[in-house]
Amino acid sequence: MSELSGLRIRQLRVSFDGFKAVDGVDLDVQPGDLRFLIGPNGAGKTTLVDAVTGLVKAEGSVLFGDEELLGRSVHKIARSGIGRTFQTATVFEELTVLQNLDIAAGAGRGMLTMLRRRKDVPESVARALETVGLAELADSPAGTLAHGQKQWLEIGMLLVQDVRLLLLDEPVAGMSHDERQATGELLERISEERTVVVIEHDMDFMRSFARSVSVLHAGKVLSEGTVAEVQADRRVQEVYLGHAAAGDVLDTAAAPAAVQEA
Ligand SMILES: Nc1ncnc2c1ncn2[C@@H]1O[C@H](COP(=O)(O)OP(=O)(O)OP(=O)(O)O)[C@@H](O)[C@H]1O
Repeated sequence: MSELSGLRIRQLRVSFDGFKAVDGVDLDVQPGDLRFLIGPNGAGKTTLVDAVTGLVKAEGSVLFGDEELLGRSVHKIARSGIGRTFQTATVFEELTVLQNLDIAAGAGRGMLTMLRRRKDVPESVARALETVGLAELADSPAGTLAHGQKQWLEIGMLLVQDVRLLLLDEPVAGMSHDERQATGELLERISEERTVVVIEHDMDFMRSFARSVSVLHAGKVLSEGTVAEVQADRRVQEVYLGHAAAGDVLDTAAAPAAVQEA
């Protein structure tokens, strides 16, 4: 496994026809962190991840380790060890779990090598199957997997590419309680060896698994810290007032304790 790297974002700006979707964001994610990015709809969370992964043009600086990502192509950024998932899993439904992983693992090698290796399961693939808990379903078509399992397969496809920074967009949307729990535990395991950033609206999930949290609002970082710290932050409470998640964020017990600590 390659060494852990962190993310250092400075004065990140993304505009769409003059509208500032990301408006001067500074963000530090420590190596091996499990950082949650929260914020109301339209806060700029997805656009920020789009900027880090090269999908939108941005100004400022995004350092992963000591490599500047801004200005690089999507492919070059992916080759730097950065991978993301989208809200809808993008797996090949007709292919088996194993084939999906093998293709992902082969992204960087020639077709001939892949064909030669087809009989053995590459070690990275075997490890990813175990990590995401799909070893027993290795020969099942991906299309037959449950919703949560497809998300895990997609995460597995990033692991076999030896992604060192995973950016996940609402990984537990639509999952059952048990699937959420399993996903949270998976992210905890993954972040032992990689840096993980999760965009999330599910506040219960965030509270259970975030090691640190950044709250975005109107393209800016509104608040940052532990779960207790951001929950106790009045600006966060104000932003969430009037939103469906207000009751969730304005959580009960943690907030007063965090205020006293602060
Ligand atoms: N391609 C685009 N063209 C124009 N405006 C865009 C584009 N992409 C995003 N926006 C706008 O930028 C703002 C930030 O959007 P973004 O999707 O990053 O928010 P978000 O925090 O991820 O929201 P959500 O939680 O709803 O996914 C929104 O006002 C959105 O309408």
